[in-house]
Amino acid sequence: MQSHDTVFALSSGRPPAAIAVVRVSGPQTADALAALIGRVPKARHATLATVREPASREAIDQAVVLWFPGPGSETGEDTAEFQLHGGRAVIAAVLKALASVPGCRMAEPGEFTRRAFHKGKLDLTRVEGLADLIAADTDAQRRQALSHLKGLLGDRAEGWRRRLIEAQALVEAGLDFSDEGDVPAGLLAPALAQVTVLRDEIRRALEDGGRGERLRDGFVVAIAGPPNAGKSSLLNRIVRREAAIVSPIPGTTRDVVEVHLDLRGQPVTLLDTAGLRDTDDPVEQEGVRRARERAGGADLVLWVQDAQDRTEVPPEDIRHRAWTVSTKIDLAGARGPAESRIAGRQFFTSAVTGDGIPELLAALQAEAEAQVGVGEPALVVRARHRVALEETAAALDRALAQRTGSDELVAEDLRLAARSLGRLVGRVDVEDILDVIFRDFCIGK
Ligand SMILES: Nc1nc2c(ncn2[C@@H]2O[C@H](COP(=O)(O)OP(=O)(O)OP(=O)(O)O)[C@@H](O)[C@H]2O)c(=O)[nH]1
Ligand SMILES: [K+]
Ligand SMILES: [Mg+2]
Repeated sequence: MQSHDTVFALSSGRPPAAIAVVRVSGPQTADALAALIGRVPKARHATLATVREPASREAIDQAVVLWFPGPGSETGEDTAEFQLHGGRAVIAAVLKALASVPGCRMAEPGEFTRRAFHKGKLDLTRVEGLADLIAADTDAQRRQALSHLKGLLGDRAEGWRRRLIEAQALVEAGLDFSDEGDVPAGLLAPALAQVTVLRDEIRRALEDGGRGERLRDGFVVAIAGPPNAGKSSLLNRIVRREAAIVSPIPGTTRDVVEVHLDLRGQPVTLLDTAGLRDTDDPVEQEGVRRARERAGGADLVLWVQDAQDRTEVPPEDIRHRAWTVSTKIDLAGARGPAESRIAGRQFFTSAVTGDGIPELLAALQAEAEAQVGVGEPALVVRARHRVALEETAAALDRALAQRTGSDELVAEDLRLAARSLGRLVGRVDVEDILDVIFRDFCIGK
């Protein structure tokens, strides 16, 4: 990927649509404007123009065109935006016209953002925030993503890194002045005091119960239980469509059926699974294996049982995360007493009448809020963040434990800690991380 190229792409959604946005970024952007509309319009003003095929001068479309000269643009390079009529033929003709301009080519997925990163417009955590903002399904996810795009973690990590480098400078200055490799206590003590405060702040940020990652991924609820208990019927009733096959035959569900819910802003992934039982059917066995695996990894399990036959208890490994849902209460008549062998909450539902479903959904929303958290957005929202901050804190722990040992080792651990923070914001070791992050970007972003 050569950044002296000029790149272009359709940045808006699938055509046909009322409007399509084609973006251009790179040093030949002004040439491209001249070739397609015969001039470079006034910077940052919407200009109505006829877009023409450069060779034949045939009109392709009437468009609103914007010119953003670098470095004050989104990518930091010269950029332009064509707001076209969103037909497939219009878009194809404009992309073809741009490709005919020397030095211009189609952008790779995420290339605009990648250029913004290389020009220092966004640190890595902001790039991730942008990706999450585009992927956000619910309000709570959108808020978290936007706070990261605005630098919630990036700015904090930069601040930590700056303070760490100051402490490191104090220790290294002391090393330079001492003959025997020992820093005078007058320099070391304030440096280590700073490091202690820093280490505690980072540890506090890590002690968030994983709520940022959980919000990003969605709160996962698995429906599990004996065959024919009414698991798939419950799922269908909740999502108000026939997402899973229901039948009177036990062992109907084999594959895990996954649906996404937005419970007042809380993203919840609901999984329907195969009924748990011993079976000789190899396909059903695989279904049961998958059911156990997904229930084992879920944040919460709805243990579903027929209200008339409440004998099965959840397997040991999920019992502490299970709520019981007794189904088919339209058949069962009077509700039985709460099952005392199973800890946790109890619900009584009917997939036929819908009784008990609103109560169950309200409780799920409250639980998702409790486990994901509403208030303050989390600093740590990806495994990558957690790893980098844990490495930083561990290096600081080592530096502090060196107190009585060699000051050169203290300096080295501080350097390693600063490096982990540098990796978090994308200042060091960046290329391998970039490929992973941009793999998930769409073309035109
Ligand atoms: N009357 C009544 N019947 C129900 C209710 N829920 C499920 N059923 C019936 O119970 C049978 C089994 O329902 P399913 O939803 O397939 O049960 P399941 O737990 O998904 O079954 P497997 O996937 O085979 O483990 C079907 O005949 C459903 O129509 C309910 O609330 N009331
Ligand atoms: K069934
Ligand atoms: Mg089923």
